[in-house]
Amino acid sequence: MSIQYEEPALAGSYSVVDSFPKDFGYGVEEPDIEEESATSGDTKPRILLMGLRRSGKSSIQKVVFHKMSPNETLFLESTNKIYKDDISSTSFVNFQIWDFPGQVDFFDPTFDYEMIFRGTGALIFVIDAQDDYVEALGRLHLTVSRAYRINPEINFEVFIHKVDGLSDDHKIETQRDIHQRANDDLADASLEKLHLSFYLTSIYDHSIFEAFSKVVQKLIPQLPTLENLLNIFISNSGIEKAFLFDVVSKIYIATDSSPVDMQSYELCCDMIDVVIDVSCIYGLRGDGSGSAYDKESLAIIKLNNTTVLYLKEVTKFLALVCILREESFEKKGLIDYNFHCFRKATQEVFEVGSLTQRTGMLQSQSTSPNNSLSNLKFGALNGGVV
Ligand SMILES: Nc1nc2c(ncn2[C@@H]2O[C@H](COP(=O)(O)OP(=O)(O)OP(=O)(O)O)[C@@H](O)[C@H]2O)c(=O)[nH]1
Repeated sequence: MSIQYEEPALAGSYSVVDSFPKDFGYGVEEPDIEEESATSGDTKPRILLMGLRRSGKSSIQKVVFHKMSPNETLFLESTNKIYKDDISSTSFVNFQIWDFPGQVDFFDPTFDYEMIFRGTGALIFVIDAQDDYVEALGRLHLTVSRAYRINPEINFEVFIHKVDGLSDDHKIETQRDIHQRANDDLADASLEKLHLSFYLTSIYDHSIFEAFSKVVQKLIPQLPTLENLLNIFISNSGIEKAFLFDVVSKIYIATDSSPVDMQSYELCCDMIDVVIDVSCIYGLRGDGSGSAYDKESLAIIKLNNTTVLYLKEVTKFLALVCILREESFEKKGLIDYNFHCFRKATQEVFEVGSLTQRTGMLQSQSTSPNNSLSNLKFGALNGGVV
C-alpha cells in the first residue's frame, strides 16, 4: 500500500495522536459557511441522546465525537447531572448531547423540557440490549410520547445498543421484540402516527457510525441535492462509490445512490483515521501549531487489489472520500476538475440553505440549490461536458 499525502510541510516534532485538537487546528481566518450558520442562530437542529443509566450514552458520544477508543469507555464514570456537550464548533453536525442520568426525573416541573423538545431535530433513545429492557421500554414510551406532544416533527430513533455481545439470531429476535412492544405501547396510547426507527448498534464496530449517519441525514434538507451531485460526480469520473464525510465524527452526511456496503464504508472511515493521524504526527509545525485538516488536505491510497482511495477537503468540516479502480485513476485530471465542480456546487448548496434560513424563506426543493446549480458543467468521461 502506498500513501501519497500532500501536506504543506513535514514537521520534525511528534504530537500524541490522542491529544490532537478537536478542530484539527483548522484555520479560522475566513468565516466559513458553517460558522456563519452557527452565528446566525440555531440553523441546524439539535440531537438529544437519552436512555437509562449505563445504557451507553456517554460512550457513544465519546467514541463518535471525541475519538475515544471503545475499551476506554469501560472507565467512564456515571453521569450524575445533565451533561450538555456541544460539538457544533468542531463538526458539521450541530449536536448537543443531553445525557440524562437514570434517576433524574426530567419531567420535573422545574425542568424546561418544552424548550428542549421544541428545538430538537432528533431524539435518540439508547436501550441496552444486553440487559433486561422492560424498564427501558417504559422510559422510552414516556419520553417519546411527551416529546411528540410538544414537537411532532422530532425524528424518534431507537438505538438497540451493545449488540456486540449477542449472536446474530439473538440480535434479530431482540430487535423484533423491542419493535413490537414499543409499537404496541404507542398503539395503546393512540399514538400510531409516532414513528420509531430502530438500529442495532455497538461502539465496537462501525454500526454506531452508520446509525448516526442515518440519523443525521434525515435532518439535512439539502440531502437530495447532495446525492444528485454525488451521482453526477461519480458517473462522470469513473468512480465507484463516494461518501461526503463529517471528518471529526466519520459520519457520512451523503453518498451516491448506489447501495452502501459496510466494507466500503469502513474502508473510507479507516482512511480518514490514517490521514488525520499521520497528519497530526507529521503535518503540524515544530511548535505544534498548524492544522491536521485544512484546505490543502488531500490523500491518495493505492491498495494491493487495484483499488484506489481518494480523499479531498470540501469544507471546513466535510471531506469527500471516493473508491475507484486503478484504471479510472489514470484520468486524474478529469477527476480533479469534476471534484472542483462538485466542491463549488456543495458550497453553493449550503450557502443557499443558510440564505433561505436567514431571509426566513421556506426551504423547498423549488427554491433551492438545484436552480443555482443549473449552469454547472462537469467534465464527461468521453471528453465532453455535462
Ligand atoms: N459491550 C458493550 N459495552 C458498551 C457499549 N457501549 C457502552 N458500553 C459500556 O457500557 C457501560 C456504560 O456506558 P456509559 O457510556 O457510561 O453509559 P451512560 O448511559 O452514559 O451511563 P450514565 O452516565 O450512568 O447515564 C460502560 O462500561 C461502557 O464500556 C457497547 O456498544 N458494547
